Amino acid sequence: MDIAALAYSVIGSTSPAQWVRFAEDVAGFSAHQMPGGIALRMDERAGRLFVINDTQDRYFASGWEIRTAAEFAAAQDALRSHGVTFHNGTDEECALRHVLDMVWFLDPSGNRHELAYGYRSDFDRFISPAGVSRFVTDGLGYGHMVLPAPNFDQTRAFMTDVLGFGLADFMVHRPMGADGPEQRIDFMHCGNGRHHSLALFEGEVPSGCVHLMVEVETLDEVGRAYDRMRASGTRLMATLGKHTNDHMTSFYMATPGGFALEYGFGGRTIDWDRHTAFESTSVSLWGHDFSVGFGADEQQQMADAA
Ligand SMILES: Cc1ccc(O)c(O)c1CC[C@@H]1C(=O)CC[C@]2(C)C(=O)CC[C@@H]12
Ligand SMILES: [Fe+2]
Repeated sequence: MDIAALAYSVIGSTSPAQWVRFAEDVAGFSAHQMPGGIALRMDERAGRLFVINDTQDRYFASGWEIRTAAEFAAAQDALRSHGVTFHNGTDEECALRHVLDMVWFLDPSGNRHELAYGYRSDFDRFISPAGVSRFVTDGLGYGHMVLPAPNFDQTRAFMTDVLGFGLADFMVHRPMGADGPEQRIDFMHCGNGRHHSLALFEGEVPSGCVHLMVEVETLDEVGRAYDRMRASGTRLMATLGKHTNDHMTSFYMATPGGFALEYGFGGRTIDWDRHTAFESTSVSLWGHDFSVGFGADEQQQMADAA
């Protein structure tokens, strides 16, 4: 299956106004009321995050970009041949996402994935209400997300064998120390140079997502977002640091969705024909103290769930 990029995510919210405030005042996304929900823009596309009314605050779906009608048809054939039950997006769902067509299904851990073909945009220039110069989206998708995968082995097989993702590298995380339980994390790429568009985390996550990541152009833009986080009273979830695997320099903050937003710059892009998968035994070259946000309670919960 030819998945080009992470096109969008859909977020369920009990209070969409909180997302508008977070988007405009902190993250720097522009917010647009649409029939059926709110579109948050990061670039010329009509939306990269779509917030819908829901009975709980949670991550709802990941929208994967299919480039052509022929590849969209082939993708559905692949789902059928693997015996995956899938559904057609309704006209309302397609309208909110500004896509021409969409099908959706669940992975073996219950995460909802959408395959979207074609996008509709008026190419209005993106103007960040917080003055962000640019989000790095061109040709790479909008960023990445980390999804819960309690059924880890089945879910990683589904992502690679059915959806065609490749493994960039992986970690065996031990939240309680060297003798504690293990949680595997797989970092997976699709058809672009972004190091990972999706990571699978071996454990349950009540909100349906560990974090989303968006990328800006410069360290200054990361620092300015950090200042806006502080000014708005938004909670820091992990300190500034630089990851070993994707070289992203980033910090993590809480969102109204019950998951974190990683805000970074400087991620490397990879030529997959020249990449060798590896196991990483450290999270970061420096920084990224997750204990400030993913504190002892959360770590214990995650360990219990694993
Ligand atoms: C390790 C890593 C590499 C690249 C990334 O973009 C990235 O987000 C991570 C961290 C993944 C992961 C997390 O998001 C939640 C808290 C976790 C489980 C940790 O406590 C260590 C790894 C962290
Ligand atoms: Fe990340």
